[in-house]
Amino acid sequence: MAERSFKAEVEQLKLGDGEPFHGEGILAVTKALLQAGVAYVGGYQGSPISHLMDVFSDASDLMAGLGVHFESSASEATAAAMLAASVNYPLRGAVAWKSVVGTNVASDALSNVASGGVTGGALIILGEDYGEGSSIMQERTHAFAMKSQMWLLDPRPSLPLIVDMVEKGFELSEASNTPVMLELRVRACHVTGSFTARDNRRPPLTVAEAAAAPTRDTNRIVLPPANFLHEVEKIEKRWPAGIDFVRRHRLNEHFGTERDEIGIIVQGGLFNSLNRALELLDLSDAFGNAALPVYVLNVTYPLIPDEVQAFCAGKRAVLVVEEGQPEFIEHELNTLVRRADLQTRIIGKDVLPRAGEYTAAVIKDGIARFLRAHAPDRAPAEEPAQPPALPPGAVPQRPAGFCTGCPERPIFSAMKLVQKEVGELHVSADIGCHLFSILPPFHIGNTTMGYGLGTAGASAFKPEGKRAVAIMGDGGFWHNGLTSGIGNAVFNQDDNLTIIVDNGYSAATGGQDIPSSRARPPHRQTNNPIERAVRGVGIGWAQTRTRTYDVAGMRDAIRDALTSPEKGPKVLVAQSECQLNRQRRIKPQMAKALRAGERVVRERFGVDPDTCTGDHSCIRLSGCPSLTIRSNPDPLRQDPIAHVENSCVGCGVCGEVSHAAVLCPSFYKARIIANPNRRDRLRHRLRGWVIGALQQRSARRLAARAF
Ligand SMILES: O=C(O)C(=O)Cc1c[nH]c2ccccc12
Repeated sequence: MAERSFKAEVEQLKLGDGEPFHGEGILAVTKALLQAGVAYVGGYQGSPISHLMDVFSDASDLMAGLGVHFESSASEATAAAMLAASVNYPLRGAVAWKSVVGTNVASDALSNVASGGVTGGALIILGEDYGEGSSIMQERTHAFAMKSQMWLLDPRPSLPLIVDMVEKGFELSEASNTPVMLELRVRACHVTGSFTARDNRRPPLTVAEAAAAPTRDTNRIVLPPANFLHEVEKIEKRWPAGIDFVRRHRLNEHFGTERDEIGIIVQGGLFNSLNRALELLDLSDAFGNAALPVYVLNVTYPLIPDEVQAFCAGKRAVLVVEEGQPEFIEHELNTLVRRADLQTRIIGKDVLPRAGEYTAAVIKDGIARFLRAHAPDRAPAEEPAQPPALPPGAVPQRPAGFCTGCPERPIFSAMKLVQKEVGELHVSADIGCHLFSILPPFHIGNTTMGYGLGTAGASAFKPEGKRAVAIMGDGGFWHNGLTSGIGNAVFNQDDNLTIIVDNGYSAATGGQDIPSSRARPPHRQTNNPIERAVRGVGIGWAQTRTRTYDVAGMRDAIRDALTSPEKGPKVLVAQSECQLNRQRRIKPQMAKALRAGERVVRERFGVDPDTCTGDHSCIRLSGCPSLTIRSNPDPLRQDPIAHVENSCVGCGVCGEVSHAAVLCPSFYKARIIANPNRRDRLRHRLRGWVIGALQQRSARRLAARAF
């Protein structure tokens, strides 16, 4: 079950010639693929491309009807390898993933497909996860485009242009026998707009038809001597063909005035932010009518020497707005103006930050600096630095952490308890929500080396008299961890413990199904138990615990694994459903039951204010966002007490932790019953009566002792 359903939106993908399409960037991309006669689609989810995968998935019946093959790939490497279908056959194919991490994973297949080249258009749609909202290392996909010679499109975030670039991307790929990457920043994925639809096109040749009549050309396979010839072909044929296509079809755009002594060159994807910055400087309007020439690189690799020369000629200085580092485009522009013997100064990172996201505010400052140095008469007046809206100290510090009711939290609470007994553990962390264990309140996890690589990251660690622990998510396990982690540990006779966090989904990427998911989606084979898979590659000590919320049980299982005399790698599968997905799943069911007048029971936890001493060890051992503090009702005590606020989903970990750690008796569980039946009402009345009587007695005793 994915984070968002696009079942309603995908209806628009059926629109025909001339009809207006309104919606988000990711839907526009999908519509463009269908209009372009794509024959196969694949990919692996990850922000900001997760929702594109969800759109594909929700549109899979429509795709099947058009003869388009779709699959959710096991990893980005799998998705990239699918492009093999475009090597020998005139089949258009598109795959999607999150860059730069996904591109790293895919790079083996990408190098191969880029070397041999393609016959059918091969489009790789990349979610560029760069900037303040990102959770990954800040690297640029541009480097991959350069090293493997694949073209890189970075379209201006406007729906008609994005749709056109998808179609042109296929044509460019076919004209130059080169895979084409289409980079979408998060804003482009979700920008809304309209465009005029065209009819969907059935692929002229389907993957099934192509596979029924196989052909092969050994010159397209990376094997000597063909691989050396690919290098020649890349330089002599594909490069000039690519440049020629981009130039003839005017994929790059010009905005603003025609002639000037200064100008701006910008990555297409940053155009909207640039234009907003210009607007704030009174140098443009909302429609991009800039007061100076702007050259928009919808194709950021390769650059087109003639176009660059024509734009720079007669200009004293040109500002290049290029996000990230190294500044590949700036380097290349300098080379191009030098080769053309132009005296134009290329100004980039000297006035813009070397790294970090280029928001409109950042670009605005950069333009102001550029103008002050190179066109002072047009520069804005110096503004005094604005103090921050709030002093930093006024903003409460709150590290990212597990969701309310997350089933992963008790695993780490249990690990903390085990550490009290066996000492500090070396913990190799993995990509996924469980990575939050590194932050307060858990402080568990020493390194993270990549998706599904938790166990591999621990393989060199053989602590004396102890065992190292690796964490692996179920998503990472199926992505590659089964072989790179578990298989490797068996083969190398490791003695470590891997805790596999099996929450039923690829939770961190938005709740997509994976091979061990418990859901039964119509087009996938799920319910493949992780324990069976690890036993299949030779694990002897494997256990599955089916309720992570049982903190004492988790603690005992982890302790057993760490102290068992048995040699060899150990695997503990810690199972409980991702709470976000669980809530998404059960909330509509509960709402439906409530509407039908049925009895619905909800569990909530609370803290008895009279018992709580205010030591907050519950908060320190769990960190649940629903646990907060409130002032102590006891006039003789100063410390604020713990309090469970309304987001509580009743997972019970706070209470479990308190008991397992022998902390605190102040937690209570409440059952909130909607549409109670007669027994519920009777019980309620009886309880009210007993409690009322006891309270009255206690009130009387207090009154008797009152001053
Ligand atoms: O969705 C995210 O934020 C991720 O980082 C997940 C992800 C998807 N593919 C990957 C490949 C390597 C590392 C992380 C991911």
